[in-house]
Amino acid sequence: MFLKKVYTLVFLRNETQILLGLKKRGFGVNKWNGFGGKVEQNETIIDAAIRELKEECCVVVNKCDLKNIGHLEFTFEGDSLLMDVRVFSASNYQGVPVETEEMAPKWYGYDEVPFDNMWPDDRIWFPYMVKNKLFFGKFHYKGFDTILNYELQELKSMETFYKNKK
Ligand SMILES: COc1nc(N)nc2c1ncn2[C@H]1C[C@H](O)[C@@H](COP(=O)(O)OP(=O)(O)OP(=O)(O)O)O1
Repeated sequence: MFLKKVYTLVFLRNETQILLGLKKRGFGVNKWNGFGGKVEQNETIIDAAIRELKEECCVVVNKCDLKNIGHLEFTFEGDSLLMDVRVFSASNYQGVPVETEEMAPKWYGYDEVPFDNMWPDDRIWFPYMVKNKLFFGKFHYKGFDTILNYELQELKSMETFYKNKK
């Protein structure tokens, strides 16, 4: 039996580049990732995605510009937590990404994404995001470096996925 917690993960992208942030503290410290965190009580998932992006790199995005592109689930051997991560992409936003106490942002070309300094699962599902495919992935880790097993599938629609999800 897992204890599920919902998280957001937002990627700002354009045709040639993706914005990553180097996590400066907490979970995933020293790894490059998108911007996001826990959804708080009485907060919608979209509102959490907008809040975390602003807190972590000072960029403001409108609800209508955030596209839900994937759903990821992470579990860790010997831990009852299930991280339910809603992945979003946006190409319209206001402001210039700046470094905060939590993240140091940097634009990367799609062929220079620093997978060696990212979560190991990213190497597996990033190609779906880059090709604009919707995806669902489940990854079970031993520690933070080893994926013991995973499933990954392309989705036709996020709405249908959530409608059918138990
Ligand atoms: C395990 O594999 C993961 N891969 C990827 N790509 N991203 C992950 C993985 N596990 C978690 N994440 C993402 C999900 C969230 O965006 C962050 C974690 O959020 P965090 O714990 O930093 O949440 P906050 O609410 O910001 O936490 P604090 O306020 O307590 O710092 O990583």
